[in-house]
Amino acid sequence: MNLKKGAEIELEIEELAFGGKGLTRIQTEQGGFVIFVVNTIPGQKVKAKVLKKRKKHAECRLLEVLEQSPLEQDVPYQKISGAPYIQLPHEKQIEFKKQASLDLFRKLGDIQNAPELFDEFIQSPLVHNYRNKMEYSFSVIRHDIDTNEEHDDFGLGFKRTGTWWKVENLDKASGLFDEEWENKLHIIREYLISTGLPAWHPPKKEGFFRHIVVRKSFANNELLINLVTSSDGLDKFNKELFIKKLIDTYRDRIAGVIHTINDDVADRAKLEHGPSDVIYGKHLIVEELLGLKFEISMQSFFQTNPSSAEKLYQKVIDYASEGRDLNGKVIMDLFCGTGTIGQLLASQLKEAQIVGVDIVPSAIENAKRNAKLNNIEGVEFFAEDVGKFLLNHPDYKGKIDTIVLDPPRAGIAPKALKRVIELGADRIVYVSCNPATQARDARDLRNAGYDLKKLSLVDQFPHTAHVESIMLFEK
Ligand SMILES: C[S@@+](CC[C@H](N)C(=O)[O-])C[C@H]1O[C@@H](n2cnc3c(N)ncnc32)[C@H](O)[C@@H]1O
Repeated sequence: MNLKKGAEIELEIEELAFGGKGLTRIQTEQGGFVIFVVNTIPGQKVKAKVLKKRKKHAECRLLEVLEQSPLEQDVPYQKISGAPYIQLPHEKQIEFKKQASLDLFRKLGDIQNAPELFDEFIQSPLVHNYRNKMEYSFSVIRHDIDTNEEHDDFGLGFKRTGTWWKVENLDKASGLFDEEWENKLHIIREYLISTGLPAWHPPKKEGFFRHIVVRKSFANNELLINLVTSSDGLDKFNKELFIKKLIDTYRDRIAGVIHTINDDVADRAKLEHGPSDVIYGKHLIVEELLGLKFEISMQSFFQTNPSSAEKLYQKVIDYASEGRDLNGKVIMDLFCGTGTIGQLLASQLKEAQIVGVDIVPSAIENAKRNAKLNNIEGVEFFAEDVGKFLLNHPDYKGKIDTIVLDPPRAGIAPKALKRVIELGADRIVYVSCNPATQARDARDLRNAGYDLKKLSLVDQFPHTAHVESIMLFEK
């Protein structure tokens, strides 16, 4: 088999490794070789492209599933690249995720007793349609999923697996986001086609319609819509008619419509980059978690699966408080985003004092507003890099009882983790959306004298390779 970079190969997937990678072992003249293909399932026959070849393994990108796995079941949803496991029974997904995470903790974190420390796998209350945010792309290069052909016309949906330029129209619900919105998205697409304005051309970096981003409030059953276009053709776009079409289609579920003009053609340009106007209704929606209200704007970070986030947050509070009295104690919520964990801690532990830190100023503004909205006292929020904040506030050393850490996927920078350790807290509750970086940081915490007491996994992202993990450490 030719395993040179760029080669296209056909394989049958044998096992699942962490991070949604299916793997297969082959024999070559140079000995055994492991091949990884992202987003594949054991039993599938696939076509893949070699991205990297190393001494003993190769990393590949999935091009096409040639034959389904016997494990897969038919589902009433349109298959999209963002839900690679939707056809795998949910119990199987959980079994694979648990196995892969515990293996990873053993290998990367040297946590040999991970299975004994395992507390529970918290299931998502909603297995389908659980997301509260979805991003759709436009492209003039449309891939037809029925005929497997490419057309130059107008696509609105998700990028085809393995491509950044082709879009597959979303014609029915994907099983991840609001069903009514997705089942009727074709009506909005047909309307936008009728305007005569072109969809974006990703390779040429020109065109008008670029993205639609939608946020949903489960508490109020509302949708906040963000249409992102370029400015090329703006004078021909009738915003009022677009709003009317949305309201005719989705009625009073439309809470607000925002129009962003994004002329940035950089490869990694952020979708919503550029001046934004609220062209209808409100600029934010309100979500409720464990009895508290949270205002969420288009850009704020908010857990994508709110019903499961309630369970995640409750576990964090339980780990922080079980077996001890936190009244009068100082708790730090580091990487706090819009301050959800800190506020929930403050609402359940009335006498505790909470200090939240996040690098994004608008998230901290939201955190402060939300604390006011919920009449929560005893919380303070700071907009700063966690490492710098701890360097600039040496006075907190020795005064913090419990620290909650919820860093981004990359984990905690070594210098910042060192400063966290220097605080000398009795307990650390570490929440992570990337068990690989959590395993690395757990090794440093254990070397610094923190014992890992228990760990839980949370099924925040059914049908994807992702899982959330919570670890409780004690000094
Ligand atoms: C996974 S989110 C956690 C959000 C929050 N705990 C929640 O549940 O909504 C990670 C957060 O880390 C923040 N962040 C990333 N790098 C940071 C840094 N160096 N210092 C402080 N905050 C940072 C991001 O802005 C983001 O809000």
